[in-house]
Amino acid sequence: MDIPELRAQLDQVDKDLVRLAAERQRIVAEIGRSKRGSGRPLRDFRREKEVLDNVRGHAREAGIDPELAAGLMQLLINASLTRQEQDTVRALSQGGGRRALVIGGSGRMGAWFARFLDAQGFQVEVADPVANAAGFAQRERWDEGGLEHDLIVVATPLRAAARILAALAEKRPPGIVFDLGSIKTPLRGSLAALKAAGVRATSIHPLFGPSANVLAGRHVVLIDCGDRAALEAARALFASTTAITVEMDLDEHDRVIALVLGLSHAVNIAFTAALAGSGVDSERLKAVSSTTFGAQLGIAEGVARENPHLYFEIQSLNAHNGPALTALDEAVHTLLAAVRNGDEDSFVSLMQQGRDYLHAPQE
Ligand SMILES: O=C(O)C(=O)C[C@]1(C(=O)O)C=C[C@@H](O)C=C1
Repeated sequence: MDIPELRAQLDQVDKDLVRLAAERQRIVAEIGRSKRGSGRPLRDFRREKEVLDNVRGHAREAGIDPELAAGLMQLLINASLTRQEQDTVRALSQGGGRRALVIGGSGRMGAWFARFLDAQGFQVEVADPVANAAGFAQRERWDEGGLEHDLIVVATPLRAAARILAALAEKRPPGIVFDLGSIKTPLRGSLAALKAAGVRATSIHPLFGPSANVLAGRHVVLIDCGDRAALEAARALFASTTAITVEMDLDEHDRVIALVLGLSHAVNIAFTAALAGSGVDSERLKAVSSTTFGAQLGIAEGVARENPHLYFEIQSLNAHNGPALTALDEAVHTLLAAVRNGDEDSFVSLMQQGRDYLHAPQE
């Protein structure tokens, strides 16, 4: 058979694969409906493992790499979770026509939140000088117009959020108010002012970017600012999703975030800066990419694409970032000294320390 004929056969196989994926999605949507009816959680880790084990078995029988089959199936399961979650958010319609104002709703995270609330049946209004792409009702300035919304979400950069929350404390809106800030210390005074003014305020931090379409396995931190009911109302917004909510206080949040965001961003920014300073073209390096380099480069590219002003806020406005960056600096110096001095023991003990910390046995 010649290549055009073989390609025609492949085209047919691809068509069948897509048709089967669509059939799978249809069944998955039905399972989602049934789970909603019986109040069962959407995600079933045990079943996912069973599905992956099954396809690995089928792959072995068919003589193909089990990990190829498992990888394909993992993509399909992710698609299932997205579909079931989106259907459920719509079906439960928690918003029920209640009104929400998203301040900064044309920004990337603000726009994500506005769409998320809209999907839940909220009547969304955006306050932003920049036009919103989704066609929500809009005002340019948040403080020009009524604030009688059931929910006010402050989704602006941190310094503006601190100002807006403080101004909201003076205006005392009747609804629930929360911010989405990545760092909470700069908001401490404003959040306290809201509490003192009797505003139903809380603070949340969704630990995912605006491109997230499924919340499975994603975390949302909830911070109690003295009003449990406000915190529970914020938590309820995620009840129809598979996101995992975690409660912590404001200080613990910033301590942990200095490592989770601050340190991981810093490592990637430094990694890319070192590559850029090497004088070797990135395309040349990609051509000889190793497993570790490829994975690291993928993360570094994601970081490089992010908003540098937001990333600067995350580095500079969190008091806990100083110790985290100092620890990074010290680790690099220890590594450098070990390599320069030919000190294998100290190099090995640095790696051993990491292995113990991560409970990762040596391969
Ligand atoms: O079997 C289910 O309960 C499903 O919802 C289907 C499915 C899948 O795609 O196979 C999707 C999500 C669950 O976490 C487990 C499995």
